[in-house]
Amino acid sequence: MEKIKIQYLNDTIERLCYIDGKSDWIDLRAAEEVELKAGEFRLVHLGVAMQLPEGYEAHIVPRSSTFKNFGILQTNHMGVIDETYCGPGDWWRMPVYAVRDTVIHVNDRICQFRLMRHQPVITFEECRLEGENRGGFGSTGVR
Ligand SMILES: O=c1ccn([C@H]2C[C@H](O)[C@@H](COP(=O)(O)OP(=O)(O)OP(=O)(O)O)O2)c(=O)[nH]1
Repeated sequence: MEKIKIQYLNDTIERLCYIDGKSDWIDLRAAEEVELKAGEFRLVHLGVAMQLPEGYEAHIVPRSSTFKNFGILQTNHMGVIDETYCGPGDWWRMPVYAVRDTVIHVNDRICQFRLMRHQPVITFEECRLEGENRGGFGSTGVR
């Protein structure tokens, strides 16, 4: 088990809940009412700041229902929260783009996160590659 130190923006934000069994991703909620017109961008406050356990980062993605419910796209596609993003003012935010007029209310669950271990320390060794080309971008066809 790992412990995450967490700070909430205020008492209104519902506390995060780890639900074992169904999905270990943890839902995150909007901490402010946000009204967006089609084509507008906003960094939506998620109401939490955390000190992640040593050796971890967090990844944020939308819930699968987020686009259907709110008409918003996460503009960075996947948010990466560094272990060093841990100060009292390091609030988590979700960058969103609205494709239609929409309203997000306080405590609406708009995205989810999980912890990921850091990758190993790596170095780059410059060379000429000698393996076989695999090919990509649909090289195996569509059927
Ligand atoms: O969806 C996100 C992505 C990032 N962050 C915070 C945590 C992260 O540690 C910090 C910086 O993110 P990143 O390194 O991806 O952004 P950058 O554009 O490279 O900014 P910086 O120059 O601050 O590193 O912003 C969020 O709150 N939400």
